[in-house]
Amino acid sequence: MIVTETKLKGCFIIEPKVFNDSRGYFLESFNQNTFEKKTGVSVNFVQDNESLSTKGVLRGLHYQKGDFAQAKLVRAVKGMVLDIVVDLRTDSPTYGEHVSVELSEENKKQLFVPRGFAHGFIVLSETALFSYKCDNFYNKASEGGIIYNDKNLNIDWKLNADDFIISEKDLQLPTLQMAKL
Ligand SMILES: Cc1cn([C@H]2C[C@H](O)[C@@H](COP(=O)(O)OP(=O)(O)O[C@H]3O[C@H](C)C(=O)[C@H](O)[C@H]3O)O2)c(=O)[nH]c1=O
Repeated sequence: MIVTETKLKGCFIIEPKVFNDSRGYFLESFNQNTFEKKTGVSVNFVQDNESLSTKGVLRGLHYQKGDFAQAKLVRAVKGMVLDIVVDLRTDSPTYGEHVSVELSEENKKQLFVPRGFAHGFIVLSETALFSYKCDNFYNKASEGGIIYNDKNLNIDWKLNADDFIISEKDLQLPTLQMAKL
């Protein structure tokens, strides 16, 4: 497993060891011991999520507030997404900054998103099966979000905006400046 910390402290790109053979491949998609040893982060995931999306679907930028904040370990099992995380930690030197990482079935990269971040992705392949672990349960009342095209975030979503597929809910999200964190 190769672990690389991004410019956002506590946010790691993880490349699992892949065992290829004539049958296909095997990898450990999560191992608590290895994860904690390599990242120095102790985490207890309690909920796994999965979503299937077509090209241009943009989900996010989402977070849960307060006691229901979630750390996530995200990956694209099939297809390719551009994954975006935004640092919402108001005491962080990188507050308001983001990293974007291509996650795909080819590169098998994962991204560990600590609590205190907004998360979203856009699908770059025809379809993408997205799977992720959360260290806190879903709590609808604690949901928050930031509009994908917040000018102050200046996120390059790569595709032509005419091709974006975004839920009505996400189109109503506030800018970071207006969001209640
Ligand atoms: C997140 C979630 C949703 N739901 C229900 C609520 C809705 O009836 C339905 C679809 O939810 P939503 O449109 O919020 O799904 P996404 O847009 O994929 O939301 C996710 O998108 C970005 C990428 C994230 O990082 C978050 O985990 C999550 O907010 O699933 C649940 O029952 N449990 C859950 O944990």
